[in-house]
Amino acid sequence: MVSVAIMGHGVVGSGVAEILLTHKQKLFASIGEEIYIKKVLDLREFPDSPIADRFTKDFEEIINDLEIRIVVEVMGGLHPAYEFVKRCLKAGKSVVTSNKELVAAYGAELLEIARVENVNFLFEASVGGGIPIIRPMNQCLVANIVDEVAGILNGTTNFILTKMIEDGMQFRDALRLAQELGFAERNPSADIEGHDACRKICILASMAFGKHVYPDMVHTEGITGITLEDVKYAEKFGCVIKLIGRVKKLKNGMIDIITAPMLVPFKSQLANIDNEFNGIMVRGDCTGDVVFYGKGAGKLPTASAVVADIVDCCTHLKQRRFLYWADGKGDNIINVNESEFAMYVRAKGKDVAVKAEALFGSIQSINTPGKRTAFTTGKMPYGEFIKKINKLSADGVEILSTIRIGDL
Ligand SMILES: NC(=O)C1=CN([C@@H]2O[C@H](COP(=O)(O)OP(=O)(O)OC[C@H]3O[C@@H](n4cnc5c(N)ncnc54)[C@H](OP(=O)(O)O)[C@@H]3O)[C@@H](O)[C@H]2O)C=CC1
Ligand SMILES: N[C@@H](CC=O)C(=O)O
Repeated sequence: MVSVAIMGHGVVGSGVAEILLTHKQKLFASIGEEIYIKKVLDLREFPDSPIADRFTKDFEEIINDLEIRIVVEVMGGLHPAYEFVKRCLKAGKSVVTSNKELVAAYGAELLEIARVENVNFLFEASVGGGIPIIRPMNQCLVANIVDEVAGILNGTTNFILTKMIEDGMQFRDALRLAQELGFAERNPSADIEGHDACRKICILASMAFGKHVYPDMVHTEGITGITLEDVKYAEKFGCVIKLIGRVKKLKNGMIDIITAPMLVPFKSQLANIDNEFNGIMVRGDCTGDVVFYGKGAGKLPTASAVVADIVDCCTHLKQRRFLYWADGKGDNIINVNESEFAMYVRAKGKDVAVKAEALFGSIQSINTPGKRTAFTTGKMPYGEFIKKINKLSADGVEILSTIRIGDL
């Protein structure tokens, strides 16, 4: 029997307990031992739970219990999650977490502690919810040098954009529904401002390129500025708008990393990924493109990934799984102004297309009612685009929105 503790009994934590209880026989058959939930830490009472007698509000009961070999952190947030996880690893307990904020902020440090203590620190559920991505990248694709990782990494924003596009739903109503369904973060601004997707691309970039990428090193934009008008024009340009996290290796060895809404061409594999589903493309030098698709948020999909990590820990109690990256200073990341993109612009004024063509060269434009014009430019460094768009604005054109076009 392997005793585990679960810290947090919210959306994900209750799903983990449910799977461990309802799939007990199946899991026993796969590892030859029972996974026993010895303690559940939460601030609230759960009198109706079948394991109500195992709840505690005191972390010391978990850390001091020598029978507990694996601790699952599904509380979320940085504190006290960081302190609890660090203490668990230092006490020789393996830790499984779904907390991407924690991994993106302290991953290098916690992986180093796990290495020193010869225990496991696993976080499959931290990216892509129920989609296997950490283990496949770390194991199945290990023979590859990764050239690029790009994807729809946030279920809540993808759900909101889908509801806006397909049902004409207002942004706020779609967000409320995502919250009710358990997809959103406790503070949903992490979803809609792009921070959650940024944390996830940071984790994938750290793993792919071997040096920790911290979220504050990455240019991040969310979806709050996206309007139904942009959605309609994007469609006319043969694209759909998605929040994308992307990291690319450049020829000089530097990486180009960003989180931002992008126009995604209909022909891209990421264009038809809707609702809370995520899609992640990993481009390896041997495999070419490999695409992972599935539910990126929600109770049971996320808990499924957590339980897979628990099983991995159970079968490697005396052996560390090789998952590691070094700390990073951001000196391998290019400035956002050097990053090259074709751009979509929606603007208002007289002779917008003529003025834009004079600045940007060949453009594709669509005239819309009320002296509004939408146009797309060719690829250029973002800094150059900003200079030109400022000139267009100085020439009496009101810039209503600008969105990158992803070559995805
Ligand atoms: N929901 C999802 O689809 C996904 C979530 N994640 C991540 O998983 C983690 C958990 O998410 P989720 O389950 O949705 O969050 P919830 O807010 O639903 O659950 C968190 C639970 O932890 C409890 N908790 C928080 N702080 C403490 C503490 N100091 N001591 C004891 N209990 C505490 C909360 O109690 P109380 O409510 O009383 O504060 C709550 O019951 C987050 O990091 C999230 O980003 C990852 C992938 C998908
Ligand atoms: N809030 C997150 C939950 C999963 O990571 C999301 O919407 O993707």
